This record gives sequence, C-alpha cells and structure tokens, in this order.
Amino acid sequence: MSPQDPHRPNLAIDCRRAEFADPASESRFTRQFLPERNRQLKASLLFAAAFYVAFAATDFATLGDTAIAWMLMGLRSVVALVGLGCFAAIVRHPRSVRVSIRAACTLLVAALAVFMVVCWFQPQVLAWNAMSQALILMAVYVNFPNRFIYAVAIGVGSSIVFAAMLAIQGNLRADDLLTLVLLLVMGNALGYIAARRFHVAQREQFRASLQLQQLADRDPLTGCHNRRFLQKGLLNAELERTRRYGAPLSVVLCDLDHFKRINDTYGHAAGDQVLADFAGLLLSLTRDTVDSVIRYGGEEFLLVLPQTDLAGAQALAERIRAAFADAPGATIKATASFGIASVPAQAPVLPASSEALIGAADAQLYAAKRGGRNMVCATLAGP
Ligand SMILES: Nc1nc2c(ncn2[C@@H]2O[C@H](COP(=O)(O)OP(=O)(O)OP(=O)(O)O)[C@@H](O)[C@H]2O)c(=O)[nH]1
Repeated sequence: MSPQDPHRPNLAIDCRRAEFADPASESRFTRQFLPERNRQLKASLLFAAAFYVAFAATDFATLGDTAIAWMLMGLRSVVALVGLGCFAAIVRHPRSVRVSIRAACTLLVAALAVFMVVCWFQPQVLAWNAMSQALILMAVYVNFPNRFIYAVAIGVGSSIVFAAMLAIQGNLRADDLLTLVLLLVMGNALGYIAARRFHVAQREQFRASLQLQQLADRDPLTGCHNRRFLQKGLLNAELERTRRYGAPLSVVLCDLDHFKRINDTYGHAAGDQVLADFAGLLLSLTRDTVDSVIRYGGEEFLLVLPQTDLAGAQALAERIRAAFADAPGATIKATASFGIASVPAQAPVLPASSEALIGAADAQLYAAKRGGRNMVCATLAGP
C-alpha cells in the first residue's frame, strides 16, 4: 500500500457548481487563470461599453428626438461608465480574483437593469428586444468570464424580469408570450450547457496538467518529490528567502540503516514496503505545503524545513526516528539515521550554496552512521 500523500491536492470537480469541490484547489485554479481571464474580461467590458452607447441610435430611431430617448441615452452612458470603471478596477488590482468577479457581475447587472428600462419604453419593438435579450444571455453565460453560479443567477434572473415585464405590459397575445418565454428558457438552457461544459473542461485540463507535473516531480514508489523537483531550485529559493528575511532554515538527510540487509533477508518487494512506510511517516510528520520531502537516493530522503531552527529540526528528526524504530505492528524492524544542517535566524553568513548546506547535513548523517546508527546528529551550517 503506498502512503497517503497529504501534499496531494483534492481535484474532484463539483459538476453542479462547475468548480473544484475543494476551495483551495479552486483558488489555485482561479489564481493561475486570472491574467487570461482579466484579458478577456477587459475586452468584453470595452465591447459592452461601446455597444451600449452605440445602440442609443436605435432608441432615437424608435422614439425620435424625445426626452425619453435622451434619458435612455443617459442611462446607456452610465452603463458605459460602469464598464470603464470596472476596467480601471481590474487594471488597479490585477491580482484580485474578487475584483475580477465583481467587475463582471457589476457590469452585467447594470447593463441588464438599463436594458429592462429601454425595453419598457419601447414596447413597439418588442421582438427586436427579445432577440437582444437572447444575445445578452450569450454574453452573460459565455463572453464574460465569471463564476458559473453567478452567470446562471444573472441569466435566469434577468430572463424572469424580462418575461414579467412583457406580461405586465400586456401587449402580447398569450401564444406569443408563451413562445417568447420558451425562447428565453431555451436561451438559458443552451447558455447553461455551454458555460458548464466550458468551466468543467477548463478544470479538467488544469487537473490533467497538475497530474502530469505530479508524475514528473514525484517518485512513484513513495509519493515523495524526486530529485528533479529539487533541481528546479527549491533549496536555492529557500536559501534566498532566508537571506532576505532572516528566517531560519533546516535540512535533514535521512537514511535507512542496513537497508541492504533488509533487501537481502526479506526480498526487494518487502524492502520497497519499508521504504514506502518510512516515506509515509516523513510525509505525515512534516508540515503540509510548507516542508518538502524528497527521495534523494535509493534509501535516502531529504527534508527541507523552512522557518525551522536547529532545535526544531532536531525535535522533528527525533520524533521520526522514534516513531519509525518503535513502529507498532511493523513486520520488519528497521531504523534510520539522520543528519541535520541548520541556518539560524538572522545568520550573519549563509552557506555558499544549497549543495554546501546538503553537504553539511551529509557529514552529520555520516557521523550518525559511525556513531552506531538509529540516531540524530546536527550542526549549524556555516559559510
Ligand atoms: N527495495 C529497494 N531497495 C533499494 C531501492 N533503492 C536502493 N535500494 C537498496 O538500498 C541498499 C542500500 O545499501 P547501502 O548503501 O549499502 O546502505 P545500507 O545497507 O542501508 O547501510 P547503511 O546506510 O550504512 O546503514 C542497496 O542494497 C540498494 O539496492 C529501492 O527502491 N527499493
């Protein structure tokens, strides 16, 4: 049985909401797609602002040069200003998912509210307005990047208001009203299906890319990160953070004792199981999303522990050592040795490189092996 990896995100999709069921995964997804989403949204906002004002021409064509036509022109200009305001908010807060979603909802609600007023004053061009409402539904569901559930609420809500307005005005025969209502239902249904398919497909693609990355960065036997992951600069980045913010940093090299003997005595498959059990312990006793557990060699693992000083790393290594050596119910008794190198908080001089830091931990691991194994040795890492 391979160990449960607490670092693996839950990527189940809730198809009703067309979002990841896990809020952390959803937030990771939305943050990753935010730049692209904002690019689309800004284009849609400008498009909506321009078209809203341009369509004032139809008001004047229908109503003539009247006060109502000018009032509608004023309202259309308000929508255009709201669109430009939302555009400016996105430019000012390019990293805020909340601003992006609020911008989409604000423009859509403002535009649809004004559209209802426009329709109210022009019952004579009702068929055209019904067609416009259907087109606006496409914008709501498809063109404006938004949360799926908000798009559905705005699409359905505006259609109900539109149908109620037609019923109140009473200019339509019952059969025409029914046809229009059915058209609106169809517009919403098609928009709903298209938007849901799009939202789910986007997340499936995201999930597939994460899983590929997972396969590339993880060791299949233990579920830990592999050396390729370390080589992407993880430790250098942590050292840089330590240099900049003065936070402590520790690395722990762990190596199973006499592992060759276990393989020789119980067979390779049993050896694999011991490795997987040890990795499971490392993953479960380290901090999710903060620490990294890397399979560094065959039976050797590296823990990278940001914000952890020497005493903290020693306490953790001792906890892992004792838990592994005294594992209740383990069919094969095994132990491990640990070598720690720590950079203290506000260290005046840092190790020259990540290799130097790992080298210092390796020297401690060697000391633990020489000292009799099943023990923890530690040092402060110098330059
Ligand atoms: N079952 C199994 N064995 C592995 C794996 N990777 C490496 N090994 C074995 O791990 C053993 C490591 O042996 P050594 O380097 O001599 O170290 P050791 O026996 O643990 O001795 P000390 O480290 O000195 O305590 C070798 O026999 C490798 O074949 C693996 O994925 N699965």
